[in-house]
Amino acid sequence: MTQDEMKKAAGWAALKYVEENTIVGVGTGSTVNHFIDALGTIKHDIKGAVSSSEASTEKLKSLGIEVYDLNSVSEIGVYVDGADEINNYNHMIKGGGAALTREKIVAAVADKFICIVDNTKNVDILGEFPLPVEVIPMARSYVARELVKLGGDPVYREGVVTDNGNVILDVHNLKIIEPRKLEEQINAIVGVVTNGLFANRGADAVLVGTPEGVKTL
Ligand SMILES: O=C(CO)[C@H](O)[C@H](O)COP(=O)(O)O
Repeated sequence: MTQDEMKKAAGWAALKYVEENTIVGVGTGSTVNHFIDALGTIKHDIKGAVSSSEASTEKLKSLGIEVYDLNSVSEIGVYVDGADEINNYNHMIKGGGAALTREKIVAAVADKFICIVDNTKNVDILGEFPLPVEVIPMARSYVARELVKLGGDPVYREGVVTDNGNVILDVHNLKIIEPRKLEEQINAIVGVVTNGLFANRGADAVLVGTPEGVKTL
């Protein structure tokens, strides 16, 4: 079974969490793209979606799914998104696709966060995947120096501008023993918009695509 087939299986399995006549929160990435395809098959049973990126918005609209502005929505039952790494406590590193800030906002509004991954994403300790940090452009060098003080090696993701007009620093060589604490410490650096640790708001359920089928954690 290929990695993409495992992503697809996880994406389609998330449909069972979607309730009729609700607005669904939709993440970003190749696993979520499979979920959006699945959502398209039940588009007449849902009200629509709130999206976490321009890329997901475009795909949702192309399938005829109505996309709402988050400011016009007070309730999202379920938010479905992928991850770059997930540990045994359902803490995640996200932002490989640079959509971390909008993802975190939509996740904060949602009642439930369903994480969909293939089995290469499960780890014991977060940090092998470089931690993305979205930064206001003028603060890039300052934030990078502060991230070095926290033990990381930040690398500017050249050529990438987020949907919010900011830049990304990918922080290498972190061994994240206390994800909740590090999430707060990085957020406290002036100039940081968001970091890709989703620990204080982790996933409520994880669907893992494996060669033996989809496992729910
Ligand atoms: O956080 C993300 C985007 O910002 C994605 O969820 C993460 O990068 C996983 O992507 P994929 O499903 O393509 O492996």
